Amino acid sequence: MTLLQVDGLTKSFGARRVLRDVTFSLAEGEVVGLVGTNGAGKSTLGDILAGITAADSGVMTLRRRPYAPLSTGDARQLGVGVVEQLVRIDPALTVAQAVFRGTPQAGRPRAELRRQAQVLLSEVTLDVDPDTLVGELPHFLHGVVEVARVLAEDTRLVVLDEVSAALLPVEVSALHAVTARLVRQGRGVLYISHRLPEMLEVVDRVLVLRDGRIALDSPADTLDPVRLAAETVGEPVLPAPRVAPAPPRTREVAVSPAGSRAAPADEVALEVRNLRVPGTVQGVDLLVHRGEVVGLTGHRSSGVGEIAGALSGELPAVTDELLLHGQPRSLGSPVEDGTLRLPAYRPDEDAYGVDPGETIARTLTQERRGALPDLQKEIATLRGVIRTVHRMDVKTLSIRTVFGALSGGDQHKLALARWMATSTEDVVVLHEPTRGLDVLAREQVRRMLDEATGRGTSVVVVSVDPDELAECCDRVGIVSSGRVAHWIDTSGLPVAAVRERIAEATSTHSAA
Ligand SMILES: Nc1ncnc2c1ncn2[C@@H]1O[C@H](COP(=O)(O)OP(=O)(O)OP(=O)(O)O)[C@@H](O)[C@H]1O
Repeated sequence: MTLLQVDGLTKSFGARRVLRDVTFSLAEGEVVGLVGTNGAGKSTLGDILAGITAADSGVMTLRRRPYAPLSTGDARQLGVGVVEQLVRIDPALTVAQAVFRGTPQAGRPRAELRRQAQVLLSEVTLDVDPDTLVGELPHFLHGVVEVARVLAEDTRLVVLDEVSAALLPVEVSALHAVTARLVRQGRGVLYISHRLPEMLEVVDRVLVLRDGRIALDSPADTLDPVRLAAETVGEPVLPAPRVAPAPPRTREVAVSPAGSRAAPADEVALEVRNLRVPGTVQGVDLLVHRGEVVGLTGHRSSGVGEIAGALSGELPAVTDELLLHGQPRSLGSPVEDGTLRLPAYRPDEDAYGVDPGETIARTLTQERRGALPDLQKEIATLRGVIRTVHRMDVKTLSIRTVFGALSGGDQHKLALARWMATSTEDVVVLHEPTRGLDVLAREQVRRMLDEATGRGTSVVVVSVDPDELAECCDRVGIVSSGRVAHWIDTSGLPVAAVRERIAEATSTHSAA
């Protein structure tokens, strides 16, 4: 039976028409995937369903009754629960309070909430004490808390907006198990994601949102990730030209682009011997060549985050030897001459270091504010901003749009471009540089990486996403029990093969 019917939905923000004539249906017990480029309007559609924003025109029905929610509370009462892309939970709430907020149980005694929350948290495989303050959880876990919340709610339709973007494959599997449970309860699920291979594993049907309309509505089993990526952008997805292409070698869309990047130099940029972080990391050796992109991945407790934290000087650590361009360096604090602190980029909106109320133009030029002595320089700077916005294909009508009004992916693209442009070090750490980006944006980021590595920059990529590691890295280290347990050379391998090797190595080493 039809659960949700959407007819002729339109929505504009000022002169920017985002949704033009969106029409689709979703049945009870059905999981429907929603894909589209960054800024295509997926979250806007999710927000309309959630009662966060109203459509300009169009009609929605939920279980054949008119559906036009005025707020998230209203939407929940009428039967729609949403996990938003940029989750913001009051950090002062405990996890149990966060799970039950907005539900009739919210006022129940703390011990009872704790018990009930424990059950839901174990269903979403979130191993935290329900009395933990939300503010103490790493940001990527807030989405998982929200998934527990929608399980607690008595809703008929659940919208999951980019919930999997920051999750490890094993956590994505848990999310898919929760999705299956929602379906068994007869609920419908709208599943928004850019991680196409994983999405195709869980959805029954896929909607492609393009140019404000549903451009494709197709059963999932007739699609594969490459075709779906092409449908998303409305054109064949071709690899970008490389900065320094390798000797003739045909490359298909799904072949690891790192395989055709010019081989890293023999020169070693960073050498780490026997890195130890008390209690988590023991005996890590790391060799990063000039112009090389080295990936690191592993389970949350593997020590991968701590290795990155130690290299960025965020955690106390020791090594037997640490050489940057052959020069001895040390780790730890206090920061003295010779202390290594690799700059690190994280795609969490709180960590962009960007004021969301500032315009795009200001955001991209902020460092140089006050240093524009003449009009010609100002014009050149603004031209540079416009070039970046075009090059990164940011969906906006003006560089005076405020940064916070951009789609989540567009914010991330610009924040990364700004970070790379202003980074002065030639060995850097990037956490999930393509998180939440569409297929073309991922290519743009890879091109940015190519340009940086072409100039001799070396990059350590820390990621949960096997596709991202396959697409960006020359080598991928699987971290387990505080060590790099296995290295995978990605060169020339198709993305799918690298993904499989990462999955295989991760499960072998986590079982060991
Ligand atoms: N409050 C707002 N004010 C102005 N423009 C907005 C606002 N919210 C969204 N937009 C614009 O609407 C467009 C669609 O944004 P939306 O967040 O829905 O895209 P999306 O498909 O979810 O993208 P992503 O994959 O990057 O998350 C973007 O161009 C964005 O700038």
